Amino acid sequence: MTANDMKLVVVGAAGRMGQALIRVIHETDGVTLHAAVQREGSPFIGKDAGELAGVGTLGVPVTADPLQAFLDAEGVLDFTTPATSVAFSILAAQARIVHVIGTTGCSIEDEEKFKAAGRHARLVKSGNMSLGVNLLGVLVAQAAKALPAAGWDIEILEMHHKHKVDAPSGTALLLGEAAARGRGIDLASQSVRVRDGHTGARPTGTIGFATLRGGSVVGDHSVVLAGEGELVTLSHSARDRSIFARGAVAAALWARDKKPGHYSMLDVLGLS
Ligand SMILES: NC(=O)C1=CN([C@@H]2O[C@H](COP(=O)(O)OP(=O)(O)OC[C@H]3O[C@@H](n4cnc5c(N)ncnc54)[C@H](OP(=O)(O)O)[C@@H]3O)[C@@H](O)[C@H]2O)C=CC1
Ligand SMILES: O=C(O)C1=N[C@H](C(=O)O)C[C@H](O)C1
Repeated sequence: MTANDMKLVVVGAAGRMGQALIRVIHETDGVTLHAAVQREGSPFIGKDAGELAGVGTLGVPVTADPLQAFLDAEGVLDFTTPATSVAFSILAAQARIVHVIGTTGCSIEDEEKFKAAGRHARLVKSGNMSLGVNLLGVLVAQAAKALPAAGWDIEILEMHHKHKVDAPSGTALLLGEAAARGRGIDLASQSVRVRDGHTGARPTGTIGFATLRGGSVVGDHSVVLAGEGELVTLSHSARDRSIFARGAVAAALWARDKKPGHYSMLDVLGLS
């Protein structure tokens, strides 16, 4: 640890992503774990964050006091729940620090609140923080632009572990947005998110979603462009949560000297 290390707070520290973030911060030069936050009443309060994440004692006890945790911090890494991320975005804006949000399943109203927080905080938000998925999004936009809607149907498939609570995944929606951008259409009005019963034939130009849940799958996504007699499939398979954690830490370091604003991983990775 050096004096210039970026001081990061992990909120939701005991979660699947919280633990991955603590491990990645521990092994990354230029960042240090400043505080680790769990909700009031969590059985992990007072436990050492390093012990929790399996990297040995770090001398950072998990706290339920975000105000104290944000004091002197430079960035917050937040993979929690939509309501929690909205609440922390207000605190991060007040503290004028970096807020990296990986939380998915956020509503349009939540997104408006994040936009407002970005007037004071340096907020980076993405449904997927990995380099691979963000590159995939660029390729999907190109493919959707190159293959005309009249002959090529776009379907997005995703599979995640059985504990995931939101659908379609943030990544599936990110890929849908990329496809819609390539086609020059509005995703919200052109997407088919559920099919059941007598659905009728597929409306031309729509973007379909299909969701699978089971076991311990970290996150698999495929974008299928289905033509007459041929299929193009672009896919990504996440094997380890460290890919998201490394992306989140890179986002915090990137945002450290930026102006307040609402940024995406495409900005961080230079793919925008
Ligand atoms: N953008 C990306 O690259 C990725 C995004 N995600 C997203 O991140 C989110 C979290 O995923 P995951 O780690 O698997 O989920 P978990 O349920 O394992 O972790 C969430 C953690 O947040 C904690 N938490 C909830 N509310 C609060 C609060 N008010 N204050 C402090 N801590 C709180 C939970 O505590 P408790 O258990 O006590 O409720 C839990 O420890 C999901 O939305 C997921 O989709 C996941 C991976 C990658
Ligand atoms: O909940 C998860 O686990 C994941 N969530 C993100 C999403 O909704 O796409 C990213 C990743 O696929 C894992």
